[in-house]
Amino acid sequence: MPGQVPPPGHAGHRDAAAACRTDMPVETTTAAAAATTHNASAMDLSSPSNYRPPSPHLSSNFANWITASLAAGPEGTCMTFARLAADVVALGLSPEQLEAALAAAPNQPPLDMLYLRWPGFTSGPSMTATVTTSAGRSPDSDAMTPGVSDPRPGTPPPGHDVGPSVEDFAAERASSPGSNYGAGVKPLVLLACGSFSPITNMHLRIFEMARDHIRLNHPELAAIAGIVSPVHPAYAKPNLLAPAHRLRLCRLATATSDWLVVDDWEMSQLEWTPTARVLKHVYSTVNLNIPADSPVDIGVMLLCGADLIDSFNVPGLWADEDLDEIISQHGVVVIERQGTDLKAVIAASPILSKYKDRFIVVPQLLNNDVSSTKVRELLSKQMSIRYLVPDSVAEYIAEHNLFNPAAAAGTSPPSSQNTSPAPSTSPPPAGAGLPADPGSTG
Ligand SMILES: Nc1ncnc2c1ncn2[C@@H]1O[C@H](COP(=O)(O)OP(=O)(O)OP(=O)(O)O)[C@@H](O)[C@H]1O
Ligand SMILES: NC(=O)c1ccc[n+]([C@@H]2O[C@H](COP(=O)(O)O)[C@@H](O)[C@H]2O)c1
Repeated sequence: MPGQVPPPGHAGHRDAAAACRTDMPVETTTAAAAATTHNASAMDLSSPSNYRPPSPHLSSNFANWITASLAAGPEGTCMTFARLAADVVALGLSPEQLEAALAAAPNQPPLDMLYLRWPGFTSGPSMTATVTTSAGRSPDSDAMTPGVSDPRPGTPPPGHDVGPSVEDFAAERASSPGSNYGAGVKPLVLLACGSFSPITNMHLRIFEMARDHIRLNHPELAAIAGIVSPVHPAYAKPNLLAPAHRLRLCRLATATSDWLVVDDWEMSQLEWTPTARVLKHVYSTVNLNIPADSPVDIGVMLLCGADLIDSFNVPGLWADEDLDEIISQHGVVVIERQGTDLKAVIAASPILSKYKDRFIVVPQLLNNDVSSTKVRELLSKQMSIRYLVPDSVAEYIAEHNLFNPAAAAGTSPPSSQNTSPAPSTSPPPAGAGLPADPGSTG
């Protein structure tokens, strides 16, 4: 819902959205005019994508805009590249123009941001805009429109890659001969939205638990794919790792799965996106490439832990119309979680009880309350997190010295932690699970 204020995260949250909205210079030349100057016609911007129109800040003053955004720090930088990718696509900027603009920026943009793939700017299945490097490490650089090269030589972040496209992934799974659904069975994608700071084995487990539960109890449904959607940095939960790291960790964690995929659309938007909107986006994305003769659409259900359902009852945190849409149109698969009496939570809410049949409740057969918080706690005490997260995740965290208070205090690289304070302008939540944080300044 455009303009909706990002909800704060849990205790101690702040409105980093304010930090992302830098006061960038406004242009007199409109983006539309600039688009006619450049080769914008090469792109089909009318296709059903989640493409955002180019910012009004861009054209001849492009360099100033980048300069202002970079000066805003890591969050501003993130926004810079989200907008940058959009503008590159929309205006058909030449690599030379982009290089000139970047060269004029006082700070060198962090390389990891250049490697992020921004599917939000995809303007069709074959129109994936990818900001990549001249080293060509991006597997889908062939699909890049237009060609954008990294102006600076350098070593890409270790092991960086981009994930499979969500639309292709879902379509492939929906049409593969091994799909375990037939007539009368609705294929389903499970979408987990969350911080994933960092992703843990339990985040992966909730997908497996949900799929088993559906297979054993809901023959009318077939979970064909699971999507991990890490939240935008403007969500501003404390200890929210920089987006490039969270994304990379999610990709590493899901790399060994044949049915899980990471969607960076939510993270790559210009601002925080309400979950109902993310569901809508994923629904249209996964149904984009399904075979024309497919008898049914692919459903998308929200997958979450019981604590998230608890937060549905926090006044002001979720818009009623969003809850209505999430529950009645999509449905929710909830994993029971220690500390939340799910039945009581549903009974206490008129809207939740109205649609109680739209919840699939998955019991935890063995209690496992591993959470990102607990992983961060162990890391802060320099204790092992092995077997709580995939080995690849533990290795990446160690390699980049993440969640290390000593590093955060001064020695970490500029983009490795979300540390910049921002004033809180969002309404403080009240109620169970989400302690109020009135007047927080971060
Ligand atoms: N142990 C768990 N049992 C059930 N659901 C879980 C568990 N851990 C995470 N989830 C669910 O995974 C989703 C994404 O998790 P998210 O990263 O937002 O939460 P988290 O791990 O609880 O993080 P934090 O500890 O930082 O609050 C949420 O719906 C959350 O409820
Ligand atoms: N109004 C909304 O759509 C709304 C409110 C609160 C949280 N959320 C989402 O729920 C998830 C919650 O994550 P955490 O459990 O880490 O706080 C995030 O993806 C966040 O965007 C959405």
